[in-house]
Amino acid sequence: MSLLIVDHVTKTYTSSHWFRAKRKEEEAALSGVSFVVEPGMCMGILGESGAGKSTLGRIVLGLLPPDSGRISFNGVDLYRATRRERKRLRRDLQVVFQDSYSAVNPRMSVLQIIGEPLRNFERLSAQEERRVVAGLLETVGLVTDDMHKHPQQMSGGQLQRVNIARAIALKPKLIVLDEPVSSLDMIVQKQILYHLKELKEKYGLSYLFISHDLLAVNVLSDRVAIMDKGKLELMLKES
Ligand SMILES: Nc1ncnc2c1ncn2[C@@H]1O[C@H](COP(=O)(O)OP(=O)(O)OP(=O)(O)O)[C@@H](O)[C@H]1O
Repeated sequence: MSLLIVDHVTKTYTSSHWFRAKRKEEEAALSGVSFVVEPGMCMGILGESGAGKSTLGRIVLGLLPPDSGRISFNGVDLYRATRRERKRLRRDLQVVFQDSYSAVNPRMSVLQIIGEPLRNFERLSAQEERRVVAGLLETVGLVTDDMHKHPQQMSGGQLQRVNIARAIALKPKLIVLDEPVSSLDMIVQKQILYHLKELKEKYGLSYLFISHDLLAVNVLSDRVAIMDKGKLELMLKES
């Protein structure tokens, strides 16, 4: 069974601004987008600014209802899920955004940031939580002592690793990576991409990797699709 099925999804933003409202037709951010992601696979979505990539990411995360079409995740219709199914979806579906700093609460320590999903979903003692967080830090290439730091004491690359540790804490099935390395310098980009690749192989993770960078997409993705003006076209990937 496919893990994620995106089936003829459309989305048009309706603007409240008077002169935009006067325009005869609003441009569709997504028009009839369909694709599937199999378990353990990385699907790369490549496109220029404004192509509709982030809109697609938000819809797949359950944050923005589409106008039409269907998104099925692990057999559950994302926008018709029951309360119980939604709780499960919040575990299985995680995200890493481009801006590592705005994705975290600056007043929280790294231990609190990575421990947050564990506290929400698992009943661990304080000691167990520290042990799990220490393991996650090691998994993403940081050290145990980093758990006492705050975001402003870390580089963008280190903090993005913290965001990745938080995203994998609950062993999700799919992570939406929305331009996860775009704000980092080339060397750090490369390190994080290879790390994500390792994690994918180690834990059988699936990714939806949204980016405007062909090289980055190529490192991680098993399948690549190009998004242009809200339309998606599958591209054959050379190995
Ligand atoms: N909240 C919104 N209200 C109105 N229009 C929006 C909104 N968000 C996005 N759009 C429009 O929808 C289209 C797709 O935007 P989207 O952010 O999905 O593209 P993108 O490919 O992610 O671009 P970028 O790489 O610059 O983030 C664009 O024309 C954009 O202006």
